[in-house]
Amino acid sequence: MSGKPEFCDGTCKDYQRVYELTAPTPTVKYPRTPGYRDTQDDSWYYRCDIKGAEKGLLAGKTVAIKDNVTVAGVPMMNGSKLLEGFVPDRDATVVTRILDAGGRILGKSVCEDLCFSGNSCTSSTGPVKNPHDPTRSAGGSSSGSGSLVARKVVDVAIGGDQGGSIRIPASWCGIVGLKPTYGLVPYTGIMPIEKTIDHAGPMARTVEDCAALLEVIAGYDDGNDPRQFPAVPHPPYSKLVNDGIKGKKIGILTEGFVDVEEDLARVVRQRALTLKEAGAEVSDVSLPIHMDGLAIWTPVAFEGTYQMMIKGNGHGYNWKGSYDLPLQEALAGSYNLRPFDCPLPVKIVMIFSEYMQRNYQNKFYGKAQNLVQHLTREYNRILKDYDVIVMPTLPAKVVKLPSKGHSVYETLKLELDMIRNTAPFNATGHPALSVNAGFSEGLPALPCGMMIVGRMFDDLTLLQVARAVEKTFEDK
Ligand SMILES: NC(=O)c1ccccc1
Repeated sequence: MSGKPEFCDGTCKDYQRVYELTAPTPTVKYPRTPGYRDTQDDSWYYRCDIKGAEKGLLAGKTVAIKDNVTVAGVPMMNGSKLLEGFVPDRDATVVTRILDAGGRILGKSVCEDLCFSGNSCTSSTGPVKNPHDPTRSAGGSSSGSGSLVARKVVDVAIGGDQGGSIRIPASWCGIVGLKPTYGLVPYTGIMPIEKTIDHAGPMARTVEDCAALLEVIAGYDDGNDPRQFPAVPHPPYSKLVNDGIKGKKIGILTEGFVDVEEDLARVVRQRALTLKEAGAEVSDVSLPIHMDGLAIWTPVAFEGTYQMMIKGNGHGYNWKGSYDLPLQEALAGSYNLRPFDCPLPVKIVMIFSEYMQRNYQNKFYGKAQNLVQHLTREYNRILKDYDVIVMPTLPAKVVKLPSKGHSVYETLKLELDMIRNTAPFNATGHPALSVNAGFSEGLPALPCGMMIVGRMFDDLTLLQVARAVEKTFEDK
């Protein structure tokens, strides 16, 4: 007998073998140069020029990629000092699909620090200004994507959404942004926050471009993304987006209008009513539990984020699929060496979640996930009678960018009050799209976003209704 713990011998050999084996990594298909850092435009982190295939649905279209999405060889910092200097070695699946469809990628768009903010003031590269009023927020966390699309610097962009991060900038920049059904678009190669609320999706100036980009990026990714299942339905959205909304039933969700700024509520409601002219039936519908949606989302988003994005170095355990090892390693290093570089909203998530876990273990997370099941069935129940429900995307028109040194309280309030209509659908996974419904009166005129929510995997109907909204402007 040596002093060696023999019961570990086999296990150590297994670990040694895993260390030696080569695991598959995604292949990078299109050549590129690293590009350059853009310090002129507040919405670009890095500029590049990657040309995809000659032909395809996105031929001739220019694309911005949110900087939480990997583009091999081009630096990515996800809005955070924590990741500065990181260069991914892979293309996210959505990036490969965009290039295969002929898209031309012009760079990485600025996003909020670790994507944990709905207001465009937390990125380490500085605030992103609203294209309609430079003293106001572009919305976040896909802030740069929203601004670049609205200013016509690019045709379309990729955004990410865990609580509203595609729909908030879409609403405040006056463009179209779709948070697709959970699992429709592969999240592979995008920095995770919380597996059950992570979404990626298209942002565009026109509904047709939004439909084309969705068509290109949607569909199963061969087991790489645990958010998906093999038979993800994805019809040819771009061919069907103009089929009209005759006979569709549209519900104006009463609870979605509670405590919404009066003029914003009016713009959204009136725009919804004009859809009658396109042949839709429009009526009011009530679902009281919508008022609890944000509360139900909160423990999932807080403790889930703490577990996966923070303690799990962006990945954690307990899922099959593709782990981005260089990203995992970069995060582990930064969290350990420079935890003070974490943005304020994420520090709050860490402190709060650690406290809850120590005192209540995973009780609140589990209960909230059970309530998500109930919430999902309740939305499904009214979506039997209505093809879509609509409401203002946000309770307030574009807010001012905060002045320096605003308090923790103000930060939290800004972040979380705002997302009471958007966040419930990150928890349930229903598709939710923001389209411009008009502008507020007075100067500056500010865009007012209407959110359209529909049945699981019926993203097509959302696009058709949004196209009908767009047409009510064209007809005038
Ligand atoms: N990533 C998000 O969607 C988000 C939005 C608002 C607040 C926190 C997170």
